Amino acid sequence: MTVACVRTITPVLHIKPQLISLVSKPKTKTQQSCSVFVSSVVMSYDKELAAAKKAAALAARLCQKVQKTLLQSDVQSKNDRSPVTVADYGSQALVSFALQREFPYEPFSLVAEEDSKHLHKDGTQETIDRITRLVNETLASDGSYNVSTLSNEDVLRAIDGGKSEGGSQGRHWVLDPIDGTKGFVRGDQYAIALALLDEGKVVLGVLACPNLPLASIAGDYKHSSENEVGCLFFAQVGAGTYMQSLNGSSPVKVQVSAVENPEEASFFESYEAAHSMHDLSSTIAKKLGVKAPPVRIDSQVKYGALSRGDGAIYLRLPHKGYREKIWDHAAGSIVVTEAGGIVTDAAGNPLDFSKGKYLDMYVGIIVTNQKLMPVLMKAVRESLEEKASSL
Ligand SMILES: Nc1ncnc2c1ncn2[C@@H]1O[C@H](COP(=O)(O)O)[C@@H](OP(=O)(O)O)[C@H]1O
Ligand SMILES: [Mg+2]
Ligand SMILES: [Mg+2]
Ligand SMILES: [Mg+2]
Repeated sequence: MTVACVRTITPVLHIKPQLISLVSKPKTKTQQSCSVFVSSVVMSYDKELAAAKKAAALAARLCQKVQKTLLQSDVQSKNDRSPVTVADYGSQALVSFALQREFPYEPFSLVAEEDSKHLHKDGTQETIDRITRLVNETLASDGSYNVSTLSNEDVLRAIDGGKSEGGSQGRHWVLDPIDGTKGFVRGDQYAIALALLDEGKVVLGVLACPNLPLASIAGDYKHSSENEVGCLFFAQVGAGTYMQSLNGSSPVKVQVSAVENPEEASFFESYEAAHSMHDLSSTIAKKLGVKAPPVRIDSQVKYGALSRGDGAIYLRLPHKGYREKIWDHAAGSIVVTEAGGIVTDAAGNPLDFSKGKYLDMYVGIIVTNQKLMPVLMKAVRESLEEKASSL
């Protein structure tokens, strides 16, 4: 919105005082009816952010419980052979249920990774029962939604509340109920990632990272895992990025690393070599003179850790043919950009979340601070060209 009349704005529209500009001579009829004009307005998503934090923290509680006692029967394989667990389903049901409860009078649209298709197959009754039990136990332990026990049907309906296709119009929640399911199953890092799109743009993001230490993981990731764990990152457009403990400590503002010399930068990449070409990122790191070995972590925890400066670069270079989904990057990208970082594809374009479930983009996702981006982008381009010419 470029010019708007303040009197027409609904109460949820919060206009930052510094953005209000008075125009001395209104030119159009609409403008004449307004006493004050603004050159730019910023929506406040405070209510939505509070609801998203609450929903993600609730889902994290369910996931933590399951991860402690994960049974072989809790893990299933989807059509693309990727794993899904009772916690992925339970987390999605909880977030979907909580958001619908928080905003009962608003249209609800959720683009989420899971659906109940596999749960309608033969032999899944026990799994459904277990998911429903987990959801009910978590809601009861929280107490704030004042619900009587949900049935299996309620839970399946909540999971399928996430079937929206998203797009460039209106508002859509975007959820990865467990990002890094492979890490979750291994007992490692994972995140509950929830974002809100408004007119195709990510306007808020929350990352619950139950296994991420509150202290920096720079340098010695393995040993730092003995520190207190459980972080909640959150960001709202124009309002910065904050981190608090999942146990509810006061939030602290975070900033990406200020490192300018690539030799001093450390970089994150996927733990899974099938998700990102480790050999290519190693070529890029060599070109830059990066000395530290790569820090390999599952999920959008990488975005969270980067937003607080634990590392300065995140390289995601999927193998040919892979299509990135919006729920794998929506929350993480705003957490990093609001902390002062940049997130682009390997051609330097910003990520476009307005095209539905998939990110329509040039291969690769590159994340770093403003200072390092030009040299990093150069190294990425050169390495991609060398790889292409060697084939
Ligand atoms: N072949 C592939 N290439 C790139 N990403 C992949 C992939 N297969 C799965 N993924 C995605 O990688 C995500 C995990 O990210 P990371 O590699 O950073 O740990 C997975 O999220 P889920 O675990 O939610 O399915 C999944 O969406
Ligand atoms: Mg998955
Ligand atoms: Mg994911
Ligand atoms: Mg997932």
